[in-house]
Amino acid sequence: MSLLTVEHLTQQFGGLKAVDDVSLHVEPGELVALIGPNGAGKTTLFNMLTGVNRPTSGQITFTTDKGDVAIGKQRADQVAALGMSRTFQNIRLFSDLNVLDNIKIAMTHRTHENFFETELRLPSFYKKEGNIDAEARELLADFDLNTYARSKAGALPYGLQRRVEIVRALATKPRLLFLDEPAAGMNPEETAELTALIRRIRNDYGTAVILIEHDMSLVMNLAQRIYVLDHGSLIANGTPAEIQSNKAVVAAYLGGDADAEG
Ligand SMILES: Nc1ncnc2c1ncn2[C@@H]1O[C@H](COP(=O)(O)OP(=O)(O)OP(=O)(O)O)[C@@H](O)[C@H]1O
Repeated sequence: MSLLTVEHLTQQFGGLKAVDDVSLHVEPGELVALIGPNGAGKTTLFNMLTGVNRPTSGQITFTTDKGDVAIGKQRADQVAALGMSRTFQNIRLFSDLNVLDNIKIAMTHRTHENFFETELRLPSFYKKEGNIDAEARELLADFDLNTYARSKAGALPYGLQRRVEIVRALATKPRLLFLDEPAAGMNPEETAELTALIRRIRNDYGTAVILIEHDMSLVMNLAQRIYVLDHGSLIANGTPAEIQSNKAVVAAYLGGDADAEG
């Protein structure tokens, strides 16, 4: 049973089919990359899968503990509560808060704080607060971020901010993590650290990851399977070795005739 099943998904903006009849699947614990030239429809596809945009047509099915759920009519926060978590192309940390509080906010969301407990400061509030604090510190330590717990998120170097953002996405205990261009703007050293981080998320936490990325060495190093989008349509799906030797993919990237069969 796939973790995520996407069938015939289409997003139309006026006369433009930004995503055109896309079908794909992600297995539990799998590391999948979504690649394609600029404007291919990658972010638009992510936006539909994570509840940011409503699809024009097609089905998205996500397998949760409580069975299969059709994605498409929920708000983004409801999709997150089902077990999907996401980072964006532009870092969206609370830049004025410290790193620890950024992680704790994500965890608080997960535990569905009870209004009365919180407002009346009932004993159960302090117990939960203590648990969240300990759990957040543990997560930071696990990813070598504990020395930055009290640092203002917005003041950290770019690579570290990305790291915090990814760890924060993990704080909601997702079954599937969406990363939108995690290596954008990183130097080679930061990219190497990022590669190790993503691999650890998959290996140690068993979280499935689907990532959009333009850095081909990162993609070829990390992904078990790759989907290639071009002009809204999927033109290939395969292992890194298969994708590298696929003529349609090469043609799409070089801007030539993409009809060649791979
Ligand atoms: N809200 C929108 N309204 C109209 N057109 C849109 C909208 N969002 C995206 N598009 C168009 O849809 C197409 C796909 O864009 P999208 O951002 O999904 O591509 P992408 O593959 O993520 O590109 P990049 O790699 O540059 O981030 C583009 O032609 C874009 O201009």
